[in-house]
Amino acid sequence: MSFSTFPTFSTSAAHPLSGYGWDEEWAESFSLHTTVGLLPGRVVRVDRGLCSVVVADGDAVRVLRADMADVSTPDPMRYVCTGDWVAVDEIPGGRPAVRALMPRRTALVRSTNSKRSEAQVLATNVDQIAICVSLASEVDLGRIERFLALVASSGEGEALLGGTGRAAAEPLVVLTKADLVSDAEHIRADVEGIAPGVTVLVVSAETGEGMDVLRACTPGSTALIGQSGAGKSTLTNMLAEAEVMTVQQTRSVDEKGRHTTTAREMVPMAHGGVLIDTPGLREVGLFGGEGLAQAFSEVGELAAECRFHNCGHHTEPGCAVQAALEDGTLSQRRWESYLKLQRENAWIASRTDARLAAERLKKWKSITLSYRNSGLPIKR
Ligand SMILES: Nc1nc2c(ncn2[C@@H]2O[C@H](COP(=O)(O)OP(=O)(O)OP(=O)(O)O)[C@@H](O)[C@H]2O)c(=O)[nH]1
Ligand SMILES: [Zn+2]
Repeated sequence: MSFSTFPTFSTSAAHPLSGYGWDEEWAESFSLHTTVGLLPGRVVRVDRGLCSVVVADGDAVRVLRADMADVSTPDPMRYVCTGDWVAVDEIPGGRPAVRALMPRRTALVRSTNSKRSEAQVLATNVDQIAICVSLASEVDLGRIERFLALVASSGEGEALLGGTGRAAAEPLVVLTKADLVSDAEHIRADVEGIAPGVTVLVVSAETGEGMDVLRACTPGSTALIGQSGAGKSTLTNMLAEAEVMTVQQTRSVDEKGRHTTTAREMVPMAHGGVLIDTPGLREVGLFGGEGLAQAFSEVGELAAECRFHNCGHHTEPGCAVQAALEDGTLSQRRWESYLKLQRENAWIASRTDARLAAERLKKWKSITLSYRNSGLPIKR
């Protein structure tokens, strides 16, 4: 199934996919695939075992529904995700097939609350990740810190599929529904206090406040994350402007009876670039990585000033962390939040390690078994 009506970005000189993030680097990584006739494309949604992939079509773009059997894997880190670049084989008379999944530049991954240590990739190849937080209810700073750590980990880890693992996506905090509160600036200051170096915006879809700044802060590819009801879909519609109709048309033709809550969808923004709207996240477990250190960079800076490099920051003499807690430069809340996330991270890492160790053992057993069957000597 294909759509010739899918919106395109009409800068005549540019590649038709440039609005979707296509650049020289992608062109280069696709060169082998394109020489054998595969189409480069970006995944705009994944559902019911198929993915919708936007590909170039002359000067415009169209969306293919492609089969993913060739790249299917039991590893959740390698599941095709909205935002992925893929090489598609357009089979005459048949369903297009994804033949390759390209290494990712960034991947937003959370741990899921299953018995095994499993991860879920939420969005890939995004330049910015906007953490949406509603001002309508009390702002939970700890939750924002957790989201920030998650975003800071988006440039590292297995989910990049051997990607270069360069910079993480840039975090943004978007405080929504400003029209419902009178002290938005006050809350913004509090949030800035826990988000060193991060842009914190105050917006309202109702009054349009802050929307221009949001547009300016979201060039390229942006993912929206946050709790259900944070106003992500509303922001998506506003940023998509005239394209919203097209998105809804696409929905009505393509996705009858789908479960909206589980889908992640990429939509083009009116001012250029694309947005990935993710469903509301109730749990946002960290998935290891260095993100925590980055989200709490000032804690790391303090720890570096402790007299002992292996300082436990409890009662050691010359502990800069304790000193900062005493004089109020570091708030107790912030410190406890850091410790809590650190414990959580360590626990996830241990689960992951245990699982990896078990998998290695299993693999080793099967290798040993095949050696036995082959009659070759087994070295112990
Ligand atoms: N007053 C006010 N209400 C808003 C604003 N933005 C969104 N809302 C309302 O907040 C509710 C939730 O907005 P959504 O955009 O559906 O929130 P969401 O984050 O996409 O929620 P999920 O799709 O469940 O993840 C809706 O009733 C919106 O109309 C705003 O700026 N001001
Ligand atoms: Zn210390």
